[in-house]
Amino acid sequence: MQKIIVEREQGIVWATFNRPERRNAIDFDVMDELAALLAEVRQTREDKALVLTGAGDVFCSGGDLQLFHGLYTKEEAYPMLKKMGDILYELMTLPKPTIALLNGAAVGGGCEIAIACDYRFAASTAMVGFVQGHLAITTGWGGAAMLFEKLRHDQAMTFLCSAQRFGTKEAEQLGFVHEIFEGDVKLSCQKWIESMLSPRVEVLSAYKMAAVRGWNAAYLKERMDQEIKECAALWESPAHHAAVASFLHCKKV
Ligand SMILES: CC[C@H](C(=O)O)C(=O)SCCNC(=O)CCNC(=O)[C@H](O)C(C)(C)COP(=O)(O)OP(=O)(O)OC[C@H]1O[C@@H](n2cnc3c(N)ncnc32)[C@H](O)[C@@H]1OP(=O)(O)O
Repeated sequence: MQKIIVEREQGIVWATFNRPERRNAIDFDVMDELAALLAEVRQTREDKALVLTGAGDVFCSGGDLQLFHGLYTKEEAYPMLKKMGDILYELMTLPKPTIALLNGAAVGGGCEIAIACDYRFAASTAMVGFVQGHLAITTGWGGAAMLFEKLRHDQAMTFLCSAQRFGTKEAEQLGFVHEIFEGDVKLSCQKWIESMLSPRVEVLSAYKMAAVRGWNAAYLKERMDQEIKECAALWESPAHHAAVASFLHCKKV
């Protein structure tokens, strides 16, 4: 069963995280499907832009805590964190425009997926939270390095160090959300794409590569890798495991 639904319409690739029962949490299958999709879009000339969104009323709740809760040491956690961190680097540097269409909450690693995209459009009911700090870890997929590349320093620090959940208006004021849509967010996104991404794919790709060259010159990949190692070290702390257990326990009672 596909955990990411992929549809193509007039050169736009619509990819929907499809695990609503787990609030679109990311497991290894989703990682593999996302990696394969990025490779396909990169090499398919007809694919002009990529939109990521979620099934149900959540964009993505980050890593699958019910699955990754079983990873205890930094040696056990690091391969998972690195796998997704490498995938998000591929998303960040995809030579085509990318949009995170936040149909609902983007939490933890869900925010890291969103910041890897060029644009973030949100339903008015959505919410954004780099909540990793409340789990006694830092972003584990390179999200902080990407956030510091795209937001003003104080805005990025507010998201990361507060670990708070922000409504779309606040997230817009903090520079994370670019458009807020009411009603049918897919239709609003389609209209935006028609008006704002009209040039040929070769032109759009050339402009995106201008940004990618800047990120490479700033050693973005190396910074993401260091961030992932630091998260893995924090991962094995008792405080982290207690925080995750608390989340999972409160869901069972
Ligand atoms: C791996 C590291 C990674 C990183 O930072 O690099 C991370 O992302 S760490 C994970 C950070 N994510 C979270 O802490 C988010 C936890 N989830 C929530 O805050 C809420 O579920 C929310 C706001 C996304 C949606 O709230 P809502 O009330 O609509 O749903 P429920 O909380 O009742 O959850 C329903 C159902 O889904 C399961 N669920 C939700 N999130 C996750 C998750 N991240 N992993 C696994 N399962 C998740 C939840 O347990 C419920 O399951 P059920 O069996 O129905 O009790």
